Amino acid sequence: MMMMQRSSPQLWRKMGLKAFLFSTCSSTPSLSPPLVNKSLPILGPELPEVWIPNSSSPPPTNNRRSPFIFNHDAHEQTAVVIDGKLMADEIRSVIADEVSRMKSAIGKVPRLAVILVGERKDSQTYVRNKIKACQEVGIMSVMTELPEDCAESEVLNAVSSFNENPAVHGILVQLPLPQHMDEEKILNVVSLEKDVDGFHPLNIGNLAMTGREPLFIPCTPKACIELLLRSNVEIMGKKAVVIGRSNIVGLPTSLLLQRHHATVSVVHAFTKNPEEITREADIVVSAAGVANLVRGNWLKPGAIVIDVGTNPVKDPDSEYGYSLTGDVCYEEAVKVASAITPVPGGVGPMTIAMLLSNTLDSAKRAYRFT
Ligand SMILES: Nc1nc(=O)c2c([nH]1)NC[C@@H]1CN(c3ccc(C(=O)N[C@@H](CCC(=O)O)C(=O)O)cc3)C=[N+]21
Repeated sequence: MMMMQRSSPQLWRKMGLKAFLFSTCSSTPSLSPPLVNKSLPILGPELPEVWIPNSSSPPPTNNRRSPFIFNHDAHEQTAVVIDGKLMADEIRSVIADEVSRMKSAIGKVPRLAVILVGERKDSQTYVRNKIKACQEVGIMSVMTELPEDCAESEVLNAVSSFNENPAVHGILVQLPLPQHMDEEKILNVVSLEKDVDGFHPLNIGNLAMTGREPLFIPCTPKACIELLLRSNVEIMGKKAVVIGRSNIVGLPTSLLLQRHHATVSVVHAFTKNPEEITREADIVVSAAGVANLVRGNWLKPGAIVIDVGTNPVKDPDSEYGYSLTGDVCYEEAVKVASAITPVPGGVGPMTIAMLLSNTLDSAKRAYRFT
């Protein structure tokens, strides 16, 4: 270990090469039959991402997130609570100033177009929150609502008309789309210059490649990094584990952490020992979409925890019969981690701030306003 730490990059590379030679020479697995069959694509089989938590004890039943409700064991808490709402408010106030500076200088304001298909209650709430957030900073918004059973071509037409409208700087197609629609086809049509969600394959590709700059970085991954940076967490050289590999969160978050020079492992539904791998991490970003998946014993003492999950769980005490819970078992994690984002009030509000920021950047780029 000591040798490794002191060695020069050249020596390190040589050692790497040696290790590679050993690994190829010491074991000679027989590769039969050869993998030439087209039905076994080299990209791997597509399998449903189903998480099976294998924890021995059930998580605490009280899912309340607020640290204030846990006064009785507050002395056991080691973690600083990262206040995403407060940090997002600070960013939103800077955005509001920028929007008004733009308005008085060139008489233009940014505009976000939102396309909502279907009547999902959660999607309606998210979209309403995004539009309200736009209003509060002076960003204009326009929304197209389409019924669940509309044709895919209607969604494509809505995207195209926003693509062609020069007064629109950002286009957001709320996900998930109804089952019968081809999400890939629809997202591919969103103009690269207006892709404020950062879901276009070219934006993701440029994010993945060293030395290239995507026009937009997806909002939730950007929010995770912003929360780390504003909490003065050093990312460079740290071990980070991302739990989940979705196109919209897990994958781009792992890419972005690598661009910040973290050593990144991705844990997913087929990982054999997720808790062991996660326990190695200095920084844990969980985006699995499974309530209370990450238990206290998954964490290294002092780890930084960013909880992306917003999972609805039954809660008879709450107004709508359910409340939002993260992927991380908060009550356990606050006793182990050194910092943690709450749900709600962590990544969610910051995600919306990043959407506003991307929309402002897009408008500035369109008008060459600096
Ligand atoms: N094209 C697209 N872009 C998205 O960015 C996108 C999407 N589709 N589909 C759904 C997910 C989910 N998402 C959230 C954003 C903010 C909160 C948020 O602000 N949550 C609040 C709580 C909100 C509440 O209490 O209802 C919080 O965590 O404090 C949550 C979730 C964006 N998504």
